[in-house]
Amino acid sequence: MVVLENPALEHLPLVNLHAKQTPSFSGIPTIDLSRPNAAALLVRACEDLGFFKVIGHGVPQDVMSRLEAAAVDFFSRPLADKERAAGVANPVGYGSKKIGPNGDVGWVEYLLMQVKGGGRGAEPVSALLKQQGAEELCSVLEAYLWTVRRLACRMLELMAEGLGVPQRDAFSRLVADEESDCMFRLNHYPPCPPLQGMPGCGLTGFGEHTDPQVISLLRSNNTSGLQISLRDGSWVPVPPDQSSFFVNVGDSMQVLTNGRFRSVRHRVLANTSKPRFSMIYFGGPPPRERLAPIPGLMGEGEESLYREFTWSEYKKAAYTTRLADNRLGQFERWRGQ
Ligand SMILES: C=C1C[C@]23C[C@@]1(O)CC[C@H]2[C@@]12CC[C@H](O)[C@@](C)(C(=O)O1)[C@H]2[C@@H]3C(=O)O
Ligand SMILES: O=C(O)CCC(=O)C(=O)O
Ligand SMILES: [Fe+2]
Repeated sequence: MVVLENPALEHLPLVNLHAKQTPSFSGIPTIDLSRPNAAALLVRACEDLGFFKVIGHGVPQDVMSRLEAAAVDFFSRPLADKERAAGVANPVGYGSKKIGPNGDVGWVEYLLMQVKGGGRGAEPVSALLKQQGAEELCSVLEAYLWTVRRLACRMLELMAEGLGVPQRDAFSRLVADEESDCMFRLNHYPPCPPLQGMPGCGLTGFGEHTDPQVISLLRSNNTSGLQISLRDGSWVPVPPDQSSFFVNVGDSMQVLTNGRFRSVRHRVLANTSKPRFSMIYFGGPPPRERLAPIPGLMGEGEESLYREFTWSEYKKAAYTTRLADNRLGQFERWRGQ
C-alpha cells in the first residue's frame, strides 16, 4: 500500500483528543433487521442519535470483502494511475487530501462516484475504470450497489412503518426512483504516526459534517476512526465492525420528518497504526424532488421547520459550503425571526 504523496501534515486539521467525554452514553444502538421489533428500534435510534449499527442485514460477506479487496488494490496503484483511471475528483473521481471544492482537507484518499438510479451502476466513473483495467472493482461494485440499495429501501420502509406513516414507500421511493441522485464513496485513510510535539492531538481523516442525502450506509474494515457527535456536542468513538453496516440519517431525512429524525454530525480521525478502508452509499432523491415533511407525520397545526426546496437546490447550495457548516441552517423557516 502506498502512503499519500506529499503529506504536508502541518496543513491538515487537528483535533483535541482530550475533549469532553460523555459518561452517560450507553453505546451505539445495534439493530437486528431480522427481528420483529426492528421498525420501532430504528425509529428510536434515528430520533435519539441519528445513527445506528445494523446486523442481520442480508448483504453477503463475500460481496463486502471482495469490494474491499478491489478497493485496496485500486488505492495501491501509483497516483498518476489512479487519477487517469477515475479522473481527478470534481466532485466525482479520485481525490487525495482535498475534500469538496471549498478548501477542506483530510488525511484521506478516495474514489467518489455518481450512482445511476439509486444503485443501477456507478457511471461514468466506472466506465473510465473499466477501460483502465479495474474490471474486478467495477463488477463487484455493481453487485454491492444492487444489494446495498435494496437494504437502504428495506430500512426506509421499516422507518415509515415504525413512524406509522400509511404510505410504506414514503421514504424508500426517493432512493429507488430511476432518477434518484445517489453517490458512492470508497475512502482510504493511511496510518498516520502520532504527531511529534503535540501530545493529545489527532490528525483529521475526514472533518466533521452531516451528510446531505436521505440516508447513508457505511461499511468499513476493522480499523477504528469514525466518531459521532451527541446532542451535547461531545464526540464518541464508533467501534468498527467489518461484518455490520453503520447507518446515518442525512439532512434530507431530517427535513422529511420535520426534525424528528436527527442528521448526525460525524468525523473520522486518522488511526496511528492501521489503514482504514470505508465504503459509503449515500441514498439521495431525484433532483426535481421537493423536500418537505411527509404529511402523514405532521401533528395538527404543526408547521414545517423548513422552507420548501428541491434536492437539486439543496445539493447546489451544499457545494458552496465547507464540510463543517450547518447546511440546513439557510433553509430553516424561523431563522433570525
Ligand atoms: C466540502 C464538501 C464535500 C461534500 C460537498 C461539500 O461542499 C459539503 C458536503 C460534502 C459531502 C459530505 C457527505 C458525502 O461524503 C459527500 C459526497 C456529499 O454528498 O456531501 C461530500 C461532498 C464531496 O465530497 O463532494
Ligand atoms: O470514511 C468514513 O468512515 C466516513 C466518511 C464520511 O463520513 C463520508 O464520506 O461522508
Ligand atoms: Fe459522512
